Amino acid sequence: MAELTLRRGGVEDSEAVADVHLAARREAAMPTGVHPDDDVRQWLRGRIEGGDEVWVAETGDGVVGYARLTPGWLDDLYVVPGHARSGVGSALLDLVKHRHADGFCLWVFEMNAPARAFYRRHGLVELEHTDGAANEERSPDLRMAWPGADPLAFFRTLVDDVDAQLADLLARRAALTRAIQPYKASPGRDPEREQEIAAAMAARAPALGRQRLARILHTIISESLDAAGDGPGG
Ligand SMILES: O=C(O)C(=O)C[C@]1(C(=O)O)C=C[C@@H](O)C=C1
Repeated sequence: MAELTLRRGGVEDSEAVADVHLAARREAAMPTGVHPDDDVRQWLRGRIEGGDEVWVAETGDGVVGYARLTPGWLDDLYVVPGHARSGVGSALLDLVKHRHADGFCLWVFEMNAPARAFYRRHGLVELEHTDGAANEERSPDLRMAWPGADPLAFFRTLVDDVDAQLADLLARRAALTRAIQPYKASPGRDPEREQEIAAAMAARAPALGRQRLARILHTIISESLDAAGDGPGG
């Protein structure tokens, strides 16, 4: 490999960074971008101006790769096709691990098998998959994580984040279970309705499966009805 230099990138690099981004995305196993190239250039420039941390990889050919970081995240890691599989991506990723020593997450498209294999080879683990409804390309993706120097502490912070959301959802759901009861002709459980709900949940969370979700739902409803009767307890 020709000599490779990694250095901090600035706004003056934004055109070169955008060139790398657009060239790499055209060749990668990724869905077609949904924004015109000029919009991508302007957006990247804005991100760099706004303080995202950018590192560029340079050879005699100029900027051939870059990484863009935000707190806790690796947002972009792209290498131009002509320099793929030559160590540029690995060098950038090693630098990112150094900058995010406590661990970080990233999103990768499910279809991007080469990128997933690259990250797995470098010690990242695959977390949740999504159906892509939340990304602009509407393409299934997944979160990957590098758990850093203290993996237990890192994963516990992710667990705490999700549990905070889960607690809010459980409170919302329990309030609905309570609110609906006076409107029922015959009070009590409705197994058919619970099966319908479990099936709908399984369509969103296939990794858990309908039967397991039915058991989880059963417990949630039991505890919600209990809380509606007794107020907070447990
Ligand atoms: O839909 C109902 O009939 C409800 O009482 C609500 C609810 C729920 O919380 O979703 C609770 C108990 C029933 O077994 C089924 C569903």
